[in-house]
Amino acid sequence: MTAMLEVAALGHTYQGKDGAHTAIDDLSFTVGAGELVCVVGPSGCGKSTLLRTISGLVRPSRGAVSLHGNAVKGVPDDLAVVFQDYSRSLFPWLSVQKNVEFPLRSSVGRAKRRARAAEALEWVGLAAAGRKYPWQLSGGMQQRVAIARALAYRPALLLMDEPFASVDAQTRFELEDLLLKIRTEHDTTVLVVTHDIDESVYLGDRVLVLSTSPASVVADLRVDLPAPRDQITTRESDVFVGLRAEVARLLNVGKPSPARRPAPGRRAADGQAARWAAEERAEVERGAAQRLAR
Ligand SMILES: Nc1ncnc2c1ncn2[C@@H]1O[C@H](COP(=O)(O)OP(=O)(O)OP(=O)(O)O)[C@@H](O)[C@H]1O
Repeated sequence: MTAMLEVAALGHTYQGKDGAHTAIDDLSFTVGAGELVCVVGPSGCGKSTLLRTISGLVRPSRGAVSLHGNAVKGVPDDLAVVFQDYSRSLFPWLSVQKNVEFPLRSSVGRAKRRARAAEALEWVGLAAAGRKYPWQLSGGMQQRVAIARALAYRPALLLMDEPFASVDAQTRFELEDLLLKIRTEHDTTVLVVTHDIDESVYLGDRVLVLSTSPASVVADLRVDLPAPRDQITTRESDVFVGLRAEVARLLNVGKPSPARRPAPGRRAADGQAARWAAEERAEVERGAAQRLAR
């Protein structure tokens, strides 16, 4: 699979009044074209910093990000972001249709812009809501508008930062299924940051588990769940339950004990596997040194 996104040995250190703070360190992974990859990690570990560097908003201190082979040096033209807080990302004084058209205003002519926005609203089930204003819609509908706006842009990569965290559980399930449907129908490449372990397994082709700050990749788990996924049967399946437990364990302890290592078929990130091996060797050597000293 061609790498759409490549994050290589990425590191970022914020310089503040109280000194330097390294938010991410030696973080590497790739996302293939058409893949949906979820990122989970402990609170404050550096997930937003990662998204900011990928979207070109923050220039990383170390390492590199490239989007279909081109180094990201500013905000790439073919990237769209959906944030958690739809109420702040939509303009209340613009109609739903105009909100969706907004990012296209300088790059796409008027007629085409209208057509693309109408089409994107149809994809998210809001074909009839174009003339309404965001404040006339429910939270879930507003987030659908935010997704339509991102899709109308036809991004090569869609970044989503906790996209469904502000809606109720029922709506969350509906939006998760909407995202799966969109990515299947339009072959979209998606990177989703989420705090919800179940959601990461339900949505992802892969789940990247990050360590505590500074964030690096602890494990890169492949999700071998059949499509189409279903909110009841998929979540009941043994594979789902096993993966959910694996992600939870990885998040709780930061690194898995040997017994908790990813099962065959799932792999830890390359750098992390090397680090575990080095740690194990050091432990063995320490034990041997202690025995000799006795
Ligand atoms: N502009 C900044 N200046 C200095 N430190 C920052 C800045 N932005 C983030 N940090 C620090 O970097 C670390 C990672 O922050 P970040 O927001 O990337 O984490 P996160 O995983 O997205 O957090 P959460 O899970 O709470 O959303 C935190 O310790 C945070 O305080």
